[in-house]
Amino acid sequence: MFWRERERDTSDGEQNGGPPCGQVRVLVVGDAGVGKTSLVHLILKGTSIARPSQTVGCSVGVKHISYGSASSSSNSIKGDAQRDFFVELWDVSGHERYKDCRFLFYTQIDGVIFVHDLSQRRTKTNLHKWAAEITENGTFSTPLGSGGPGGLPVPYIVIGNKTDIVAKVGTRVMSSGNLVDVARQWVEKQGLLPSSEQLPLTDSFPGSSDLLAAAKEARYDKEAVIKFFRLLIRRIYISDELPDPSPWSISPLLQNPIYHTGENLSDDDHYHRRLSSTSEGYKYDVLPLLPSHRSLAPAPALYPQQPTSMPENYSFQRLSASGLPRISSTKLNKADTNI
Ligand SMILES: Nc1nc2c(ncn2[C@@H]2O[C@H](COP(=O)(O)OP(=O)(O)OP(=O)(O)O)[C@@H](O)[C@H]2O)c(=O)[nH]1
Repeated sequence: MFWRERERDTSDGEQNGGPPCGQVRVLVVGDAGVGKTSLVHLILKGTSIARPSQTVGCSVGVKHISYGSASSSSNSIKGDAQRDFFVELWDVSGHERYKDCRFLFYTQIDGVIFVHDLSQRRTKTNLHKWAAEITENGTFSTPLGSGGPGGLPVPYIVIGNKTDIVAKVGTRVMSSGNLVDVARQWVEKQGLLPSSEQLPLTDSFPGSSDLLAAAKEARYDKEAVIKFFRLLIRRIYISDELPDPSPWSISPLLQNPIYHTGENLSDDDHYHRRLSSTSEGYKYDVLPLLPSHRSLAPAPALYPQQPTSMPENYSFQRLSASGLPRISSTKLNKADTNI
């Protein structure tokens, strides 16, 4: 289904300026049961998931995002209009049994979403451990000059979940109904973020209710999450000239959103496929970065194979932890983007 959508979109995209352009890899981590899978499902599908099964190893979903102007203009990437990007959401199992092997999934990371359960304080404090573990074992496609929590060298956001449970037990969750603010305040208190840090989620996340209810009502802050994804796309593919006063600050993106009202963001253009740490190969129903990269600066083709047509199912073998297929972080020059 995804591919039919993608094929259609891609042909449109080619008319408008080009095929898929790049990929961004985001880890979603946190303790077991905090709601990572539920969150990813919500981001990808826009709906709740009734009974998520425990993640085995890692589950990868892909969110398709168009970036640029729907109509070719001086505000778009030079020479074309919209570009398609794939944001990979790597939902890593929080269960202890995978502790020794989950480093396999910490490769070529572009960003991290930390998730904790607001009703379980320990899941908050454990974010430190997650950050340290990723920093220690991970590889990063475009590391920042200075590290964040635990030395983590990529942008991240923190999401608190299960407000409904907290509300039930009468715990005061937040004054403004803003989960992200609460998470942020806590993280700042713990020293995870510099006080000047601006998390991308400025609006209420699921507000005073839980993710599932938010999904039912399509009420979660999709825009804020998309802004985070756009930040990652931007820093990897678009601009290498933007000042980075605080590597953790993404406020410029928030203040000057680079997307346009006519942009095409479709919740349906995605897929969600379970991966297992025990399987030998990974089925990966998404096209790796393909011909679009031709329009970028020359980059080594890191995929073992680059099909010229878009297959229903494209699969590749994972070679090793360090040999994961990953497009290189070729950037467009800011001078070419005029954004
Ligand atoms: N009450 C409530 N339950 C939630 C919420 N989000 C998720 N859950 C439930 O929490 C349980 C765990 O959710 P998952 O999404 O599987 O958690 P996870 O972090 O992916 O867990 P692992 O795969 O073990 O790492 C499930 O029963 C969900 O239905 C929420 O906002 N409120």
